[in-house]
Amino acid sequence: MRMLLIHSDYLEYEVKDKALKKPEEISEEQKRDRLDEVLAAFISVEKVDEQNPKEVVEKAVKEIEDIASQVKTKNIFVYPFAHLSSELASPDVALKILKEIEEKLKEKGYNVKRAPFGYYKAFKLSCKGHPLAELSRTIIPGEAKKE
Ligand SMILES: Nc1ncnc2c1ncn2[C@@H]1O[C@H](CO)[C@@H](NC(=O)[C@@H](N)CO)[C@H]1O
Repeated sequence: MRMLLIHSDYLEYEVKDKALKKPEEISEEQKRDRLDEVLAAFISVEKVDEQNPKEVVEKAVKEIEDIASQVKTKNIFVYPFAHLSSELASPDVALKILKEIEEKLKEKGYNVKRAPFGYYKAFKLSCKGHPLAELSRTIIPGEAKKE
């Protein structure tokens, strides 16, 4: 899994077209959304993550929590982003993992939004620009076999 984490004044998106034949079903209100004072987590779920989704979810949540506490925000935007890797997991596995990251963070008391999966989206982001505002993380399941 590859994550790009941007601490932002806000992130807002608007769904445009379908980017998959069968994107996630969304309600009218999910077609656009916004979160202020947010840690935006742009996430590419990778093929290797399919070997141990549970462990990847746990590691991703831990990394996000760690950075959120450093930048002092409880607002997290989980943003599906297929542009951080050339070895992407299947959409089904990716969506499942992203939903689990969202759920785990909510269980831990974070205010979490997740951008819709399988769409092209316009988005605006205002990076805060401090030394910890732009971070990336690579997460590999422990016993993953390097191909
Ligand atoms: N392995 C994966 N990890 C994360 N997201 C993934 C994915 N496979 C599919 N998606 C989602 O489907 C859209 C088309 O690839 C993706 N859309 C995007 O990445 C938008 N920024 C538009 O390009 C994304 O919603």
